[in-house]
Amino acid sequence: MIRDKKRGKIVKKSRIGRRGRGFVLRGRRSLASRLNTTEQVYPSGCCVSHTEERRERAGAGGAEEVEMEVGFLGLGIMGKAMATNLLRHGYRVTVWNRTTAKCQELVALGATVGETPAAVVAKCRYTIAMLSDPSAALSVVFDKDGVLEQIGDGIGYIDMSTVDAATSSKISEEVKRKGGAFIEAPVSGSKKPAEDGQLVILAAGDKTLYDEMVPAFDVLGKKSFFLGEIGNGAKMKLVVNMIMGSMMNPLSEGLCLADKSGLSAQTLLDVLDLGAIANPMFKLKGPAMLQGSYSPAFPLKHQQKDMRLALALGDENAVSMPVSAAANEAFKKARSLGLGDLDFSAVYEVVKDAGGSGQA
Ligand SMILES: NC(=O)C1=CN([C@@H]2O[C@H](COP(=O)(O)OP(=O)(O)OC[C@H]3O[C@@H](n4cnc5c(N)ncnc54)[C@H](OP(=O)(O)O)[C@@H]3O)[C@@H](O)[C@H]2O)C=CC1
Ligand SMILES: O=CCCC(=O)O
Repeated sequence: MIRDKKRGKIVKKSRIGRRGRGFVLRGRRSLASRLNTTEQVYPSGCCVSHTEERRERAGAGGAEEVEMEVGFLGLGIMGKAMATNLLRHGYRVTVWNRTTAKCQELVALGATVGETPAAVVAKCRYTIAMLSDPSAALSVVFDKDGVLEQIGDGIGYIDMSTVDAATSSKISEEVKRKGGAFIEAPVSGSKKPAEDGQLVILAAGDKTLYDEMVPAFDVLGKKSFFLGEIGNGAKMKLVVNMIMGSMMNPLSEGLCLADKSGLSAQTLLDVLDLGAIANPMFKLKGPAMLQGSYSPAFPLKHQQKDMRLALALGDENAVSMPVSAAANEAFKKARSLGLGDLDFSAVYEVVKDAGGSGQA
C-alpha cells in the first residue's frame, strides 16, 4: 500500500473510522492536506480518496478535528523537527528526551514533558519514538521506567528510529504480549524534509495501528508505505541507506579526482546535475563538501550504523556487497578520526586523505 500526500494516492481502502480499538487519532490538519482530494487507482487494489476517507473518519466519531495526545520519545535532529510539526498541526504532544534540557524548545511550542518513557505512554494512546540506534530503541522500551511498564490494551507504540529487523521484532513481541499494538515506521529524508513534513514513511506491523496513524503520518511525511510484516520497514530503510551511504563515497572520490587532475570540482557538480545521475543528495551535499562544511543533518555515526546493519542483512541473505563494505570502511575510518557527529558527507575528508594531498 502507498499513500501520497502530494498526489492523494491511496491504494487500499483504509479501516480508519471503523473504531477498531474504540479510538481514532486525529489532529488539526493543514489546509493543503484538507484540500487534497485527488483519487487515483493502483492496479492491484481498491482505492479511496482522502476526502472519502475523512468523511469516514468524521462519521465514526463526530467532528474531524479532535485533538489527541501523542507521546514523543527522542528529540534529536529528527525527533525535534517531527514533534514540532505535530504541535504546529494542532496535536497535543507530550515529549521525553534522555537529555531533559532538549525538551524546553518543545515546551515553548506548547508540548508538555513526561518524566519517563513509561509516564509518556501512561498519558498517551499513541507514542512515537525516534532514537539513535538499536541499543537506544531497546533501552527505552525494556529498561526501568520504559515503555513496557505502561503499555497495554488500546495503546499504540510507533518506533520510527532506523534499526534492524531483529530489534523491531523484539519490541513488537513484547508490546503485543502486554496487549499493546506496534508498528515500525522508519523514514527516508533528513532534517529539512522532517521540518517540512516531507518524509517518506516505511511502515510495517499492525495494520490497524498504521491506519490510525495515517493522519499523523500525513503531517510528518509526503508519502507512506505499508510494507506488511514487522521487519519489512526496517529492512527497506537499511537497503535505501546502504545505497545512499555507498553513493556518498564515489561522489567523494569523484570530487577528489576532478581536483587532483586539474579540473574544477564545482564544474563536475554542475555537469553531474545535468546528466543521468543527477540527484538531490549530490546537489545538496556537493557544494557544502567543497566548502568543508559538515553541519550535521544526518550524523555520520548513524550512517555507519546503517551500513553495518545493512551489511549484516546482506550476511543473513548471502548477498555479496563489496561496494557497500568498502564504503562502510570509509565511514568507520571517519568515526575513528572523530568525525561521527558531523554530517555523513564528512566521509569526503577521509577519501581526500586516503588520496594523498600532494601533487602527482
Ligand atoms: N538525521 C537524519 O537525517 C535521519 C536520521 N534517521 C534515523 O533517525 C534516528 C534519530 O536520528 P537523529 O535525530 O538524526 O539522531 P540524533 O543523534 O540527533 O538523536 C538521537 C536521539 O536518540 C536519543 N538517545 C540516544 N541514545 C539513547 C539511549 N541510550 N537512551 C535514550 N535515548 C537515547 C538521544 O537522546 P540525547 O539527546 O539524550 O542524546 C536523541 O534524542 C536514528 O535512528 C537515525 O538513523 C532517519 C532518517 C534521517
Ligand atoms: O537515514 C537518513 C536518511 C537521510 C536522507 O534520506 O536524506
